[in-house]
Amino acid sequence: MGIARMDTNVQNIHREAPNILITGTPGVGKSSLCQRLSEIVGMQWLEVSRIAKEHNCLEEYDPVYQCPILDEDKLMDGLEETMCTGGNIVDYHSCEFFPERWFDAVFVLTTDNTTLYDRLTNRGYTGKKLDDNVQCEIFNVILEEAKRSYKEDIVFELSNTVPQDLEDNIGKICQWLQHWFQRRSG
Ligand SMILES: Nc1ncnc2c1ncn2[C@@H]1O[C@H](COP(=O)(O)OP(=O)(O)OP(=O)(O)O)[C@@H](O)[C@H]1O
Repeated sequence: MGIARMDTNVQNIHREAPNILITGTPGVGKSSLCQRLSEIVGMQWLEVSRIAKEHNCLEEYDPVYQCPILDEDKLMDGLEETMCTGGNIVDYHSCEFFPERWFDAVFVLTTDNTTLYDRLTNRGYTGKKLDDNVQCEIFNVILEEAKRSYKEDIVFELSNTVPQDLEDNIGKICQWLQHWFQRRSG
């Protein structure tokens, strides 16, 4: 993705700073990127899985997918004010249930399938959980979900397989942020 194609949507100029969503299959590198990015640009990193756990936004455990089910309405209500203010980097492995108006850009991280398999195996994933996540990546499930849920011109795919990709992707997002602030100030 070239920066020339990274159109900057500045519809939500009432915000002091944009909100961006970093999404993708588990293991593609969202947390690694968000942590570095938030340190560099000073925006708030909202790790949705951790916030949901800390604020009791989890319902019963799904035995098939071996993960808790999110109470989406409770989570959305709790985040609404923060999101209206802006300046947030939201990190989650799904994207369709967030209000569309929350985000100025949606970055979907993608990874080479073999690399993802190795990363998830190293994490201890096995069986159905491992297979489902790798298939999710093979079939571009999150990228398609993002394109269905948000205007296509705010959805950007960022390939994230090797360490240099992480640096490059942070650079691309920083450029996008710079454009947003430039266009907001007119
Ligand atoms: N660009 C990269 N090059 C090499 N390794 C990477 C890169 N990005 C992340 N990793 C490694 O991949 C693994 C998974 O990364 P990370 O935990 O950030 O993924 P995640 O998408 O946040 O996963 P989850 O959704 O489960 O929280 C980590 O071991 C991390 O160090």
